[in-house]
Amino acid sequence: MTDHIAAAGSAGTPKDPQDPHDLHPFIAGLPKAELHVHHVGSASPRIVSELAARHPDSRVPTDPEALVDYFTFTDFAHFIEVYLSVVDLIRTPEDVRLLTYEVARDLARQQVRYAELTITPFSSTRRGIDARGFMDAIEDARKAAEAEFGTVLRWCFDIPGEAGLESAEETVRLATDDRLRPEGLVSFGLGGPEIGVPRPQFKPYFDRAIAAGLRSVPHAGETTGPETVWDALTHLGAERIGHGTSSAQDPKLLEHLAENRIALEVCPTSNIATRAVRTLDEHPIREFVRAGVLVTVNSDDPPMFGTDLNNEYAVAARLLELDERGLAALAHSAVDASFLDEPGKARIKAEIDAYTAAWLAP
Ligand SMILES: Nc1ncnc2c1ncn2[C@@H]1O[C@H](CCC(=O)c2cccc(C(=O)O)c2)[C@@H](O)[C@H]1O
Ligand SMILES: [Zn+2]
Repeated sequence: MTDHIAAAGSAGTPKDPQDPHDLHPFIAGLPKAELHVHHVGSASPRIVSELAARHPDSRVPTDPEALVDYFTFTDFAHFIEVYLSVVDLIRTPEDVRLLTYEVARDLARQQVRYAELTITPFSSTRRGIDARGFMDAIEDARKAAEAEFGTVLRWCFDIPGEAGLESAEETVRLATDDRLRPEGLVSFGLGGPEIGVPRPQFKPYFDRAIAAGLRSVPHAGETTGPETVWDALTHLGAERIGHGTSSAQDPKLLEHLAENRIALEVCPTSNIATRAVRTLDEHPIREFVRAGVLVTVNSDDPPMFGTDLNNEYAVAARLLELDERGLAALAHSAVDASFLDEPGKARIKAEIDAYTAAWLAP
């Protein structure tokens, strides 16, 4: 077993069903919102191996068992290299539609009622997928998923920063062109490596996206220091921060995040798998909560990191010593920090409360 799966498993292995403190069954049924999960990074081993078999020129293993080793990363750069080999498997609008629909099914199985899925359209259009076909594929899957599973999907289009300003231009074009912009698009992001990719250069692109009504949610402070988080706030108008892990090193920043209700999209197992943080016990999530920051828990690239959202809630319960009410509060935080409208937020929060009350009733 790999290190990161062992780490996730320590909080995620099924417990004795008689154990009254086993929170897994409660978490499994808890209605949830997922705010930080990547489209391609959510491809299940079954989908990845199916696509790899379709494209034998790829070096991605076709055997789901072999994927566990393939998805073991030496560092963040290695993770991105492997990630891009999976991106290479998605070649047609039908691949995009299938992936999106299956991701929604996996979310629905975990009682995820609402998810903001980070999509990198530039990676697909530069590989030759027609932009119109791409948008139709994600929208078809979104509508089918909502009708069949009741899970509401929304999109965050992100710039793959390391691919340069050309990728920023293309992403903002796809996000703001009235003929292409999909109905489900709510936000604009920035992902990939941070080292050597300063955030301020993306300001003009974020300005255009924000002017077109999109919300700003860049990754920052995942693999570099708190100054990157400041840059994301100052230059990119960030309303939430993807990861923000290194914010813990700067008390003034923590104070700023708390005061301004800028939520952190914390992805604990991801940070171990990419070796951004050494161990779960060293994860700064406790410092964030202690400082009053609005913390949401998310899965990032779940199959690649041997996790899922339910496991991330179990990890958070262990690190933050949460009981059922604490977990319900965590689920509320994700809804509060989401870009759902107020009636939508109220509906999911009422569902969380009803579920928790029924679970705890004598
Ligand atoms: N934990 C994460 N932290 C950050 N990002 C994460 C994480 N997980 C997944 N991503 C995704 O990785 C993509 C990276 C893609 C990228 O760098 C790149 C560079 C050069 C060319 C191309 C190309 O497509 O040709 C792509 C990001 O856009 C983001 O959506
Ligand atoms: Zn991410």
